[in-house]
Amino acid sequence: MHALLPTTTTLPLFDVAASRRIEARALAHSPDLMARAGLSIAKLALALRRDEGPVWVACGPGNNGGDGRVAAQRLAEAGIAVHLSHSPPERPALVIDALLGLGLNRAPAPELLATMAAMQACGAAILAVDLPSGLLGDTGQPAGERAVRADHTLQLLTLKPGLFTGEGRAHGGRLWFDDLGITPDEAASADLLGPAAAPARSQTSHKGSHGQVLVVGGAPGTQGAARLAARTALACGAGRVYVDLLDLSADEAADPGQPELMRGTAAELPQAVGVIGCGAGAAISDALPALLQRLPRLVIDADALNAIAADASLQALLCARAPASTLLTPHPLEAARLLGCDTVSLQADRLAAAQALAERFSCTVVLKGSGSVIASRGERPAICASGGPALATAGSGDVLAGWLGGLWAQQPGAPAHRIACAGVDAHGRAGEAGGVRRAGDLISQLAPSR
Ligand SMILES: NC(=O)C1=CN([C@@H]2O[C@H](COP(=O)(O)OP(=O)(O)OC[C@H]3O[C@@H](n4cnc5c(N)ncnc54)[C@H](O)[C@@H]3O)[C@@H](O)[C@H]2O)[C@@H](O)CC1
Repeated sequence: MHALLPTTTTLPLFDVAASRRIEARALAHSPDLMARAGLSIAKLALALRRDEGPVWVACGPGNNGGDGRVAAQRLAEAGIAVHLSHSPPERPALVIDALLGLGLNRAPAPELLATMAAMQACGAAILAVDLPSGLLGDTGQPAGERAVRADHTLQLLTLKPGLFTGEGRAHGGRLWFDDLGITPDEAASADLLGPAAAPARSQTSHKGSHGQVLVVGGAPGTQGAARLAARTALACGAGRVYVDLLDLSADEAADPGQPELMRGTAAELPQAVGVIGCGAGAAISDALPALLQRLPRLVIDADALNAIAADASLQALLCARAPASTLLTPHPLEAARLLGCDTVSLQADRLAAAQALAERFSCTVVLKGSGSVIASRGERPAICASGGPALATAGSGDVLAGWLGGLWAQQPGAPAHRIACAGVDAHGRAGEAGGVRRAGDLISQLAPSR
């Protein structure tokens, strides 16, 4: 058993159906899985309990509850006061939530909700067994009106995707893992991203070796967004970075504060990676047909996504692009517009929504938000384990788009999916901070991670 994040490698995630298959096969040769699970929970509980008070263990009707009962027995054998009940003891030192795990299949009834509320109100830290009760392991959404907000979750046997995206990240607390000595014997359902290697820079390279990025966007009043993207592509190591700011007069500098940036257009730079849409406003619509047809690799963000969502002919041009050549970076509202649904239903299953978008437009999709999801046709989806609320600030999406463009310029042969995984993870790690990380500071934080 070990703490999980941050992870230094990409880890396999298994959805509920896959976890059940793995468990069923493992039980054939290792019938003591529940004993192992209970012991692991007891060990973690011993380390986490805050004082000599009783450990409150609330067990449900299935094997999740079984794990809890074994843990209670182990704790009692170790001389710890244990309170096995659905109602709280006086001043518990820790709560073990073993009400519901993988088997959650409906909204919890009022009695269970009352126990969950009592856990939350009792003042002690909550250790959830496998999954916080009421939280769906595949999507990270509560099945009913509430799920337990745990301080710690010990995942057992497999890592479940729902703990890493959407509401799951707010419910799991600190994540721990025990594989119970079992190596999964089937392919993962999704990847939990670890860091990727930075693009190589040879001793003999020159600026022409590291590609070109063209940022198109920045309507009057929102030029900062495009400039943030361009500055980030430069910091990422792209050889040359150009900006095409909508409505900027011909004699103005690309970015007065960043002399390395140049003016350019798609017609002049047919091999550049296009980063299009940042701060673009509605004016991007007119430029989009040429951009979609002309540039071999595109990162499409913000207002360019909104324009495509509203125009079937732009959607047709998007679908006609070469495979693995286009990367969309929508936040949930933009993604909902593209899919023609509302954000609540989109957020209810972020993995499925990202995959649906990738299939519909034959693109790689980065569905941003807590636990960004990366999906592409024919690829295993990935979830970003890094990042946090410090990134919830203006400009951080522009920085991501610029970083993706910068990475892609330096790796022209890489498919969009690989670029997306590498870039999103780096962006998340750079954004792990208390408080807020301003977009400008995020760029300098990203640069050393190259
Ligand atoms: N079988 C084993 O040896 C192992 C089991 N493990 C544990 O077993 C869990 C899965 O066990 P189960 O498949 O029994 O599933 P659960 O224990 O999560 O729940 C299943 C039971 O809860 C009921 N239920 C589902 N939703 C409900 C709701 N909203 N309100 C009230 N009751 C509800 C179901 O009807 C069923 O009786 C894992 O999460 C994990 O904790 C793991 O430790 C691995 C080893």
